[in-house]
Amino acid sequence: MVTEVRPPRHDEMAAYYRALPYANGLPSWEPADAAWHGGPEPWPPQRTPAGADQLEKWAAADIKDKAFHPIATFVDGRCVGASAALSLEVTVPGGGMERMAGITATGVIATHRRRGYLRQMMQAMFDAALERGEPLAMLSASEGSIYGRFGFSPATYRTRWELARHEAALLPTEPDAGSLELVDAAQAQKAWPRVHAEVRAHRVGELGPLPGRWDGLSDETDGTNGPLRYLTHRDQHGNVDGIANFRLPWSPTTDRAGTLVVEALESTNPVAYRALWGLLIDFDLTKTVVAAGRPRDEPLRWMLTNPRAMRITRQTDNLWARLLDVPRALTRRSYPTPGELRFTIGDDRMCPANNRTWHLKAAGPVATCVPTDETADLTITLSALSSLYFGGVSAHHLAYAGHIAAHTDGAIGQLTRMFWTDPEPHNSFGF
Ligand SMILES: CC(=O)SCCNC(=O)CCNC(=O)[C@H](O)C(C)(C)COP(=O)(O)OP(=O)(O)OC[C@H]1O[C@@H](n2cnc3c(N)ncnc32)[C@H](O)[C@@H]1OP(=O)(O)O
Repeated sequence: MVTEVRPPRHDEMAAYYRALPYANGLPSWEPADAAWHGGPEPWPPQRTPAGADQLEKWAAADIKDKAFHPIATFVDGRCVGASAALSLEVTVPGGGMERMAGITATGVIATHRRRGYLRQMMQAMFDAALERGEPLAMLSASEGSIYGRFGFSPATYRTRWELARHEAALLPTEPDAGSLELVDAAQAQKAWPRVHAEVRAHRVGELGPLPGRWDGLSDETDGTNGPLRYLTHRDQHGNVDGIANFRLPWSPTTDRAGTLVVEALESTNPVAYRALWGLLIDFDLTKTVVAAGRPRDEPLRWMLTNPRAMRITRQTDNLWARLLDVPRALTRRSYPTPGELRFTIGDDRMCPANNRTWHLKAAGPVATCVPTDETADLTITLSALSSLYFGGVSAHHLAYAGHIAAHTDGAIGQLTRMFWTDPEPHNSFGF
């Protein structure tokens, strides 16, 4: 038996896609009520095996895409496993955009699982990402038990919440000098990239959009979900500074009737944010608003007369992070509190250059991270450091759970002060 783990050739791309559950029409990894799918429409959208035309179309698009790095497993010439890294950018603490490998589209055919093929593909993707100069990798995990062993750990979270209209009163505030407008898909396609570019510059964890990110927005009805509607906010100078996509799904039964589903909402300032939500949470002929894929620290809660009215109905991890090149990644972010720490990593089997004691020193926007022979303040697992990197998890909790061992007094407190991020890291869409 000959096993090869390598990028597929152009003429092997159709076979590559066939290794993926979604291309096979097999039950995919997204549960029907996945947090970011606000509506009742079943998932996945691909319910029958992709035909030759579809496979050809995917292959043609992906081959042209220089940011797409597929990897495959072949056994005796047959493609049995597939994955890909996308060269993306993510906003890191301090507002810089760092290059990262977004691992996606991973599958091993059902008859060939648990033979180590994913592990080999992952190693190949890590090595290639390091060669491209991408110091971290991120992914969204189909199952929570798979990716920790490769060093990934949750970095961003998302919630789904509901708000009953009769409880949705906003606290009074100054009148809005801007305006709201319902726009069509073509206008929404123009507005989204502008709004998102500003949002992502200030929100840790946000991603640069994939090419064609908003091309699919349409005014057409989408099954039982009803068409997407688009609401924009303009400031007093007429510039679009916020946008929301929402649906009013039609329901054959009364259980979901009158539910307005907010699928996305981004704004560059609190006035636009408040105005968009103000209209959506008090929409005539609705009883409830459901919003999915929202940050854990949604500021709307603090704008309500009754903050308890917003009920979180689901909370899941979103992107998982994995530092590939620890010193480079740590010097590419900045630290809210100046200081220094010496820490030891000893458990990175896939990127062994990370295993040593490092001296991190942060002063203002500049940080250095160099090897040291001095005694470490703490020992930390690679996955715990990867979670901490974006600043959305507690160093105390990681230490409590045994992922960090302090060797000097105050080391965990120093880690907390140096790594925290406010607001929490969040990403509004995946890849
Ligand atoms: C980022 C994304 O794309 S998420 C989408 C992931 N894809 C899916 O969930 C589709 C359905 N599942 C699959 O195709 C496969 O089971 C995969 C891709 C998840 C795993 O592929 P495999 O080749 O079976 O994994 P591999 O044999 O390399 O396993 C590596 C390790 O992960 C473990 N593992 C693999 N899958 C799972 C799982 N579903 N649950 C728990 N552990 C798992 C293995 O036991 C092994 O552990 P070990 O290193 O301690 O021995």
